[in-house]
Amino acid sequence: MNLDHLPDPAMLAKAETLTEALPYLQRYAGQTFVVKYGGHAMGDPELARDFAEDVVLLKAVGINPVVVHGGGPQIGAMLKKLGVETQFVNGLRVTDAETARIAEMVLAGSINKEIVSWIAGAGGRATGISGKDAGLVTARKVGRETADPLQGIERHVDLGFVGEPVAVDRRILDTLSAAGIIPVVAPIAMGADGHTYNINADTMAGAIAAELKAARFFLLTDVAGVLDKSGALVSDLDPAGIEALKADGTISGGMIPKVETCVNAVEQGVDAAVILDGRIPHAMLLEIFTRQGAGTLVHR
Ligand SMILES: Nc1ncnc2c1ncn2[C@@H]1O[C@H](COP(=O)(O)OP(=O)(O)O)[C@@H](O)[C@H]1O
Ligand SMILES: CC(=O)N[C@@H](CCC(=O)OP(=O)(O)O)C(=O)O
Repeated sequence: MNLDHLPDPAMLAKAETLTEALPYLQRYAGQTFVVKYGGHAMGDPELARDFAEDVVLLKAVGINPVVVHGGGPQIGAMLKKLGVETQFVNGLRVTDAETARIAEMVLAGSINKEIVSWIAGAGGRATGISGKDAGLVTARKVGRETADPLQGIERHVDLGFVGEPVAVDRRILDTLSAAGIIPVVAPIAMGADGHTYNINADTMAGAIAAELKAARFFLLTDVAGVLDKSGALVSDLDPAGIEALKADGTISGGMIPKVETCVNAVEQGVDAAVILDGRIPHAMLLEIFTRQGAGTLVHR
């Protein structure tokens, strides 16, 4: 037999990659994946393009992606420019009325439309909305107890217009997805009291993932996943393991709402939540369509 006409090994490897993806393509067609795209993960334009391509590819193979984005660093930069001081308590930004207005401007005005443009650039169709649109999310004011390190007591901190979702009306997401459109959601919502609330993007994404009973919930950030005290990746965690890492201070800052969100999501019916490194090109595709999992998987 003359084998001269065989494709070169690199081409064959590409074909193998596609066949490796086949069982995953079959398993996930028709399912909903919620993707939380963190503000730290969106800094690099090339990575942003990769991210948009991944989302468009998911849609093209019959998965319904719903993107929920953050923008903490970008809100911080705008506040600084405008000379407004800001502080965080347990990973949540204390939000007065002015900060809420600026957060809405940056999240729903600027970042949301930028992500829609990236998706359009990758050949997809997206609609950018916030939790306010079509009553997607109703928020209520968050009350936080926090430990006072000086006195060793719990005290109540008023975070201002920081909200948490109390109700999710999924109809707008279903309508958009059914029409072939990828919903892109900014973490701003209205309360029953008529106020605008700033919601941690992880929390917002988790509530939406739970309501949609998403097959997968990805949180793209700027670290490899949950790291232990020595800086090594913890690839697998259940709620008890997370409590232990929170209690001994291994998990802190912005990672707190992230892991709490994962626990809530899996306890409310999401199959699996994965904290992924958004600095890796096509991190999501590798996680979904290849045998090599990455990041930290949170399960029941
Ligand atoms: N145990 C931990 N493992 C990984 N990251 C941690 C841990 N504890 C705290 N962090 C911090 O959490 C950050 C991720 O949260 P955050 O900054 O809110 O990201 P994003 O903007 O993507 O939501 C990491 O960059 C890191 O500084
Ligand atoms: C209440 C609260 O903290 N809201 C966040 C919303 C944006 C966000 O969560 O962005 P990342 O996902 O990039 O961190 C904030 O104001 O920064």
